[in-house]
Amino acid sequence: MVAVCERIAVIGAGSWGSVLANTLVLNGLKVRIWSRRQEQVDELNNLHTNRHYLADFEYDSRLQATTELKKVIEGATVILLVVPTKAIRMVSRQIAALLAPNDKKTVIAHASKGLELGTHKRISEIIAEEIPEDRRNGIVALSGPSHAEEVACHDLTLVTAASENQEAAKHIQKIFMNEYFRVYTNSDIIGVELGAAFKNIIALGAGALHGLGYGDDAKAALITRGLAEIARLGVALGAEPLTFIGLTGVGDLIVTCTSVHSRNWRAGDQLGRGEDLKKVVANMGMVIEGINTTKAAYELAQQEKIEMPITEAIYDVIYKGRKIKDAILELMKREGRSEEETKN
Ligand SMILES: NC(=O)C1=CN([C@@H]2O[C@H](COP(=O)(O)OP(=O)(O)OC[C@H]3O[C@@H](n4cnc5c(N)ncnc54)[C@H](O)[C@@H]3O)[C@@H](O)[C@H]2O)C=CC1
Ligand SMILES: O=C(CO)COP(=O)(O)O
Repeated sequence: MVAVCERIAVIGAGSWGSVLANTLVLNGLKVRIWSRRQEQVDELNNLHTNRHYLADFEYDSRLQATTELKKVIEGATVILLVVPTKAIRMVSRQIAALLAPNDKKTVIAHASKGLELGTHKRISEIIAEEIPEDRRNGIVALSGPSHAEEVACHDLTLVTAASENQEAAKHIQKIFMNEYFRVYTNSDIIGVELGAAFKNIIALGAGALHGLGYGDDAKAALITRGLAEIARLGVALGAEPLTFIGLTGVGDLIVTCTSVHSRNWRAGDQLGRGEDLKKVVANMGMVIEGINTTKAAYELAQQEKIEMPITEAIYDVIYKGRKIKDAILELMKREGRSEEETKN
């Protein structure tokens, strides 16, 4: 049983952070959520809405929002980071300054999906660098096929809490589990975080295929061959191969490549319809993690000498202005291969 007096800090009040926070409130926990914007805090506290991120949803009135980071993390047993990947380092650094040395009682968890540009680091690696080990009790990644829009209305969702520290992972499992939100644990945090980051690249491609009018065969092929190359790079980077056929691998790949809720899929769809990338990003008004992750994965693949033809094609489209149809044609005209040879 979750201790009812337990206090949780959620850092980031976008669509995912706010819905995860609301889920914890409904599970009986005391939750404070941090946003850097006062008008968003006022809206959450007074109207119990967050319209820019989730239209037509009313949050539980017990959810308390504030712009004061110190107030949010004070007395929290869990600090859950749900900001875009590019903000993780800065936010972690601010949190570290507020945590006491030699006080290892706070579990640091995150539910973000991406890799840091430049360093190519996973999110738990960034957190580990910024929050000294003596100020935390484990780092957990909460990940899996889960859209805020569906969790908000209590649709069935299954995710994974991954950590090298299984006690910390079990703690996150315990506070989140309810009749519509089921949480597994996993010790392969490398595989879980890499699957989460890389699936967004393939989702951009799946959206583009849709925007261009291609059908289900093309979508199935992209998901399958996408999974093969994600796993290839993931294993080279230290992940367990089986993790990629779990919730945070193929599970998240399926949902992100097939759901209209996915911002990555929607961005790809608009690109496929001929929209300009800058306009797509500006109009989304929410993070499209796959854009930065495509660059990070492309560079990692070069560094590790791993063949990732789909990622390379998407990189060429996003970063070199290549026409999507030309990139697809080149993929299709690649020399014939054995599926057995390319699955490794
Ligand atoms: N929306 C969803 O259904 C899911 C999202 N995720 C992941 O969760 C992470 C956050 O996603 P969303 O909540 O959807 O994003 P969002 O775009 O809806 O919200 C992001 C939030 O972070 C804040 N933010 C942006 N830049 C910041 C910065 N530099 N410093 C501090 N705060 C900043 C924004 O003001 C906003 O409150 C992403 O990595 C995403 O991939 C994971 C699973 C599901
Ligand atoms: O990670 C997600 C679903 O599991 C959310 O995907 P998007 O960021 O593309 O909306």
